[in-house]
Amino acid sequence: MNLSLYLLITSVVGPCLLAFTAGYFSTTLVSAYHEYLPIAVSEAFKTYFVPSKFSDSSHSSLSIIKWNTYLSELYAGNAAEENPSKDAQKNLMNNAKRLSSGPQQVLVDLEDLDSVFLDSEKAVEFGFLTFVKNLGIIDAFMYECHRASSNKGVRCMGYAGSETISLYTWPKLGILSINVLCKLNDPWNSVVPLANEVFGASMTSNKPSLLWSFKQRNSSKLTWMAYSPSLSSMADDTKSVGSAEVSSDTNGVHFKPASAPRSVVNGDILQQHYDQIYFEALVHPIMFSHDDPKRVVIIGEEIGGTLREVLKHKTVEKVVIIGTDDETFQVNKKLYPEHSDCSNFLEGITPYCNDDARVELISGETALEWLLGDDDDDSDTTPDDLFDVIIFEKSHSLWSSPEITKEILDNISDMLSTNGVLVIPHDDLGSNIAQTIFGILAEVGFEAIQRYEEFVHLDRLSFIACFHNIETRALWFTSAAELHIRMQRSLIKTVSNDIPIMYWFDDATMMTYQLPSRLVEDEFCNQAQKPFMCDEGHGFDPDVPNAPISLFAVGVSRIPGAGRGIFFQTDVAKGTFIAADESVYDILFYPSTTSLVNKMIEYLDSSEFLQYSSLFYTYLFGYGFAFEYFGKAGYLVDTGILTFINHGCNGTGVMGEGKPLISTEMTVDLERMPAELENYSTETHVYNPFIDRNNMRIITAGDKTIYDIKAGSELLDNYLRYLHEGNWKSGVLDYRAQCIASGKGVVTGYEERKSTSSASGEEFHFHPPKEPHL
Ligand SMILES: C[S@@+](CC[C@H](N)C(=O)[O-])C[C@H]1O[C@@H](n2cnc3c(N)ncnc32)[C@H](O)[C@@H]1O
Repeated sequence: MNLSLYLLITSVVGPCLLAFTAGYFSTTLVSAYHEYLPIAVSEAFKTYFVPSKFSDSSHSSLSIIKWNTYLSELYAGNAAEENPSKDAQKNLMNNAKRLSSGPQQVLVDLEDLDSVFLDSEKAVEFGFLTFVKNLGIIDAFMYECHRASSNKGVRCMGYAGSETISLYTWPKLGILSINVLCKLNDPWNSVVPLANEVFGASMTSNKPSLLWSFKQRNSSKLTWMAYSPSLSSMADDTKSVGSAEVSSDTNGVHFKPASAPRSVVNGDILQQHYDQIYFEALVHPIMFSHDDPKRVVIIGEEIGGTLREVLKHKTVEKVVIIGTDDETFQVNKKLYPEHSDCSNFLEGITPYCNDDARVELISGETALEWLLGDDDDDSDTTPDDLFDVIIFEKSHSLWSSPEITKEILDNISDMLSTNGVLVIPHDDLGSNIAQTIFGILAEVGFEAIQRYEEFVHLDRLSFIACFHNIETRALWFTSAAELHIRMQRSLIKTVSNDIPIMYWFDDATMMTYQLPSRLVEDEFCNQAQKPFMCDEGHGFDPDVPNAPISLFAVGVSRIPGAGRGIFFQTDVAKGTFIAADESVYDILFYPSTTSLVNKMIEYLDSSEFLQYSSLFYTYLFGYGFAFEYFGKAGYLVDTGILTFINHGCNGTGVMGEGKPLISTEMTVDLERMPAELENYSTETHVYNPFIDRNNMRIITAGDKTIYDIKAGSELLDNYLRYLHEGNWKSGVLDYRAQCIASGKGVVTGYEERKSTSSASGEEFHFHPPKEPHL
């Protein structure tokens, strides 16, 4: 189709932002209008709509836009007042030509479309496929269409090789948006007219708007931008309308097209991220990762949703919003009232979230200074100035170069309190950039990073939670019940009982965020230089032999005073799994449970301790082995006879994960954990989704014999493996004492106490160990 577009340069913002619009055309009202629809749409109407819908009087004013005619009329000069200068046209065409080589992105918006059409999944899907087919993409096109989250229209997305086409509808607003990433030679003249041909005819008003943008991919600057004439007064000053520009040094200029709730960001188009789910997933996991979040920063708040979610937490005393001015908030109030209105459901908060007295806005130059920090010494910063939670609403504002990112993150790290936490959306970072950012985060002092995701249909919302202090990570891993209680305590009430405080987030949802997805793990492990532990692979290697639990027996340990021990009943070759079949059945004590046991003991005097809790204490600390995975120490206890494995003094342990350890309790430095043992702790790995996801298996199972073993030998371990930074010195001293028989282990001590008390008449059942069956 040979369609000439009349192009009007409406504004120039920044180096090369050009916006185009076509004006309007007087329409023809047609009662049986579907007869005039382009094939795709009319077929869809015929197939999927109940005829009565169209005879309904409420639709009688629907009109058909003869778009092509309109455009030719415009071209012929019928809209003289909107005719751009010849120079401008020439300039425009030159630009278009220059940009038409290489990968292209075209964004087409059509406004004033029929809302019934836009709301029909089937009809939109039909139109989408027609569009794709006419674009010349016929082979191997994979796509999916579905209702957008919160029932706000239809979304289609498809791929064919490197071509990606997505389509969104906003029925209430009458908008359809198509986003094409392609290698077409001349997308200008194929995508735009085709979009118009397929969908343009369902326009309803006499003020149609074909909005479109056109840009070259892989260039750091947004070249063209969608523009809505109906909101041109706002769009005149794009920066203040949608801008969350936080640094003039970055390319992170953020424009918000006025036509629909989505953003055109640095290198990408973000659509429908403004749904409730996005804000809940961004805000609540990180807010609950701090035990008392009082002071919060939001960087680049755009439409109000992040602020609203933060204000749901009772503990909040101050919210500083960086990079957003009041004008933007006022515009957002009109555009996205549902995100800015706190009165509807939040008890005790001002009707308009932004008017809350706890909110402070920092914009313009001051925002930039805030982000980049003061180079002067920060001796005037007191602990009261620090923040508990910092939230980047969109990460594009963070990234421009490693140097600037480092400067920003370094400053942010300085602004955080000791247990401070930070969240960054991962979505709008490329994966290479994200890897660099993980490195920078570790460098500037974050001790742990968790990636988590939320999935909405085809959307993968992905976030990076960062912990200043590794111990805070224990809050990330609370049990659902613990979180439930905290939620009840720290969230404000809704005005009406019928309205839930949150629609998506709850304690069970948090459980799904605790571990990153397989996709994240693969992305991490597929790096050119394999990160630590990635080559471990998944699960038990079926080619490695296993010595099943039936090959082992319990008997009296050969170590004097050690009680029971475990013995091999047959010869077992080096490199054999030790009872892989049994080792997986561990009991897990979360750090919070462990600290409760410790606290309980503080309240008991020694006789009470003996009477009430020493059995449990012995079970947990005598048989359990600590591991620091959760930031704080949790404990695992083997449930079968493997729990009777003793510590082999002087390096006589015969089991492990690979090579024998060099460290023994007698030779190690009491002040410093040796590097070969640090590898067993996740503390040294700020970001390692492989360990995150496989940790339980790595820790509970996978031990092998490290020597060839003769039948009748005792199965001894090296307990140094289970110590962590927190208990290193005391643990080593304890093992040393046991090994020279000057001290007793927890279990031996307990059993001796019990046998004494038994002799004095107290009830006690002690079963002496059997001889092993050899
Ligand atoms: C996990 S349990 C091992 C099973 C234990 N021997 C039993 O009879 O139940 C750990 C306890 O065993 C004892 N133990 C382990 N290795 C020891 C060693 N090398 N010397 C002395 N006691 C040891 C200590 O009492 C320690 O608290």
